[in-house]
Amino acid sequence: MDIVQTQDLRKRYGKVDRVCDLSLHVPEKKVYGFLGPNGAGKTTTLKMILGLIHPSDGGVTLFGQPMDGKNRLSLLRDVGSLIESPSYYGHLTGLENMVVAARMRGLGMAEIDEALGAVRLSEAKDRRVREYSLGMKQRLGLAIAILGRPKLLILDEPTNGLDPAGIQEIRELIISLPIRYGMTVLISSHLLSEIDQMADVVGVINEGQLIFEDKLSALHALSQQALAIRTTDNHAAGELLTAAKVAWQRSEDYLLLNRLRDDNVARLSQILVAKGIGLLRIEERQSSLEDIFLRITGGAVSL
Ligand SMILES: Nc1ncnc2c1ncn2[C@@H]1O[C@H](COP(=O)(O)OP(=O)(O)OP(=O)(O)O)[C@@H](O)[C@H]1O
Repeated sequence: MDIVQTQDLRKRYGKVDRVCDLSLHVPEKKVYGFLGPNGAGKTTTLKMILGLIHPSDGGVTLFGQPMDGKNRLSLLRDVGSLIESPSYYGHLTGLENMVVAARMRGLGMAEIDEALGAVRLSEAKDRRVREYSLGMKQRLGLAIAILGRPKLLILDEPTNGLDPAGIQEIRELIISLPIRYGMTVLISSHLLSEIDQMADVVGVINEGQLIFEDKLSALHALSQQALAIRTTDNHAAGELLTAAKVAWQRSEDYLLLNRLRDDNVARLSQILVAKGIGLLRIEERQSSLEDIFLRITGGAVSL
């Protein structure tokens, strides 16, 4: 079952659709990476899923139930979230902050201890939060979000501003959540490398539109695209390809073609040899994930 589904979700600010016909499918007990450049509409989408802002059109289904004004609060009881920077009381300790959050949800010390342990803040729990490092504050935000093991966790760029060690810690925690607690995690990021290391499923948003949604492996599979050939006469080979209506481009000593079926590769080599052009190398080129991302977003992305 999909834990989150959106149906043609739309958000219009002024005259512009910032989120447009967006239909997401977040499968159960997976990490869903919601990837897109700054300003693509990630936060706006997550806020609509959390009922924090109203969609201009379309709807949100959580745990198989269409969310409406009546069931919103009961559905959101099973959702933990961290959107933008975590809110906390600096003059209180980590533990006291957790107690405040736990009380609001009717939870007790057992849940608090579990969440603090999961983010490795047990030892620092009696220190005032204003003395915490940024990474510790972020982990406290996460501890509050996972209090009581919600079925769904929604995180908006949770590693923003953290140092590499802090990023690694958060990443390991997120990956462990579906296995450890059976949680489903929906996490946004503008960093391809980050999503690549965490997600099972990826949704790519660009200018408010979902332009890709599939398993991470499917995104990788897109990468076996190019065939590189090197011949004794690349110039003549290029002309032959153009005449045969095969698209190609030059890359140093190679001609790059889209991936061809085996029988077409065989035919291509015959044509070249028949014209006296020797085939020196034929290689399958794996374009990097960055290349793919640039291609599907039309280049408008920070990596
Ligand atoms: N309340 C608002 N009023 C008007 N425009 C808004 C509002 N909130 C967001 N926007 C615009 O909607 C677009 C999408 O913003 P959003 O914050 O969802 O993007 P994002 O993908 O989360 O990017 P970032 O990573 O930079 O936060 C942006 O152009 C933003 O300026």
